[in-house]
Amino acid sequence: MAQAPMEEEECPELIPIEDQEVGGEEADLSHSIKIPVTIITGYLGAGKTTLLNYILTEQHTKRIAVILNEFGEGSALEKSLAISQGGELYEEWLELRNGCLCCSVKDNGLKAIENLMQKKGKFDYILLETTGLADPGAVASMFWVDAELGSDIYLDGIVSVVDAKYGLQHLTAEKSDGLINEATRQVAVADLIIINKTDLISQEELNKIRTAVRSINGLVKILETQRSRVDLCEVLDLHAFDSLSGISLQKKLQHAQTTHPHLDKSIVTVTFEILGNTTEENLNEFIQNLLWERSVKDKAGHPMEVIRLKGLVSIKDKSHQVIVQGVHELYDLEETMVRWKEDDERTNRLVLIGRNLDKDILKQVFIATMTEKQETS
Ligand SMILES: Nc1nc2c(ncn2[C@@H]2O[C@H](COP(=O)(O)OP(=O)(O)OP(=O)(O)O)[C@@H](O)[C@H]2O)c(=O)[nH]1
Ligand SMILES: [Zn+2]
Repeated sequence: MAQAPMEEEECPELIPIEDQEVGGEEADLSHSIKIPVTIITGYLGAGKTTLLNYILTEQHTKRIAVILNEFGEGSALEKSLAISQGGELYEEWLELRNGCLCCSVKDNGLKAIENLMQKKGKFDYILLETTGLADPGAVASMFWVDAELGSDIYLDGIVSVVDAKYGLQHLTAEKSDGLINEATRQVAVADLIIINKTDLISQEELNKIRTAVRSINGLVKILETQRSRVDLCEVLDLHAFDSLSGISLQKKLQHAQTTHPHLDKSIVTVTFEILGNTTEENLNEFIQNLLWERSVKDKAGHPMEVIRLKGLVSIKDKSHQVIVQGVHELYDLEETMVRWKEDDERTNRLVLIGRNLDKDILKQVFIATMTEKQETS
């Protein structure tokens, strides 16, 4: 159901899904048989592999497949795929056409995973580590779109590991092209942040890195760890991208705060609420202007750049709340199980994470699009 703009340059296989319908039983039904994939991202050396190894050796009842990102020695064209079940661990190798996870998981890795599932029986969960310099949004989009194309896999969430000691340095690094640096993107797009290696820093330093992370992503849950030791249930089954997250998202959005620029590159979270109903058509227009056309600009005339978008909106004639999800240029609308109680409480609550975001302008534009075609119809 995720929608992609027509002209996608880097991943040409991304196909816009036409005729998308909001919600429906079909989606819920297919969930029971699909396998969740969690993307583990984080800057070089932050503790991603440590996290995966920890998860693999932890006691659990799930049969977890892990795709590690170990380019170290040997060929970059092979990837280790470890599967663990009840402490037993075996390894497979994925052949990658060009060593690039973004391009090859799509047409190769994903198939390899599915072949493997046929061979060894299904596993219950997939964890995928991206390279430290990856833009997890690109990898996420791929799984997201693919899930709609009949895959057995769905995107559960994006977990970013932040290096407690060097995280600030990574977040403030300037890119020569003026683009948002990878570490910041990884934090912006995350559904869960793990600040790892807390043993290496003081309480004061921990406060600083926490504040920096929070200033970028005002919505994300933050855990603090040593050796990436986390409670498994905090990492797995986040349902960050599906309608099941509707209920928890409602609470989250209420607490989400508009943040203020903290680091130089000033990626912030903006949250706003507009009362009333919108239509699917108007909502699509608002989002597409923002994500695809980039025609929504801040006061200085810079186009707003949205990395992550989440929201719960009220669509006219729909009895239930509709969840909006966006990663980069992809977005998706899905009806949740949460019913609007009374018409007078109908509201649209949106959270955007990105650059050059201006809350007042966003509100104005939303209201303008919202009322545009409703009045004449
Ligand atoms: N002191 C300390 N070291 C840690 C901690 N967690 C991981 N390390 C060490 O940090 C190094 C990097 O950890 P990895 O798990 O390989 O990090 P990664 O994110 O997978 O690294 P890349 O795949 O190279 O990007 C290893 O030597 C780990 O043993 C921690 O909490 N404290
Ligand atoms: Zn690693």
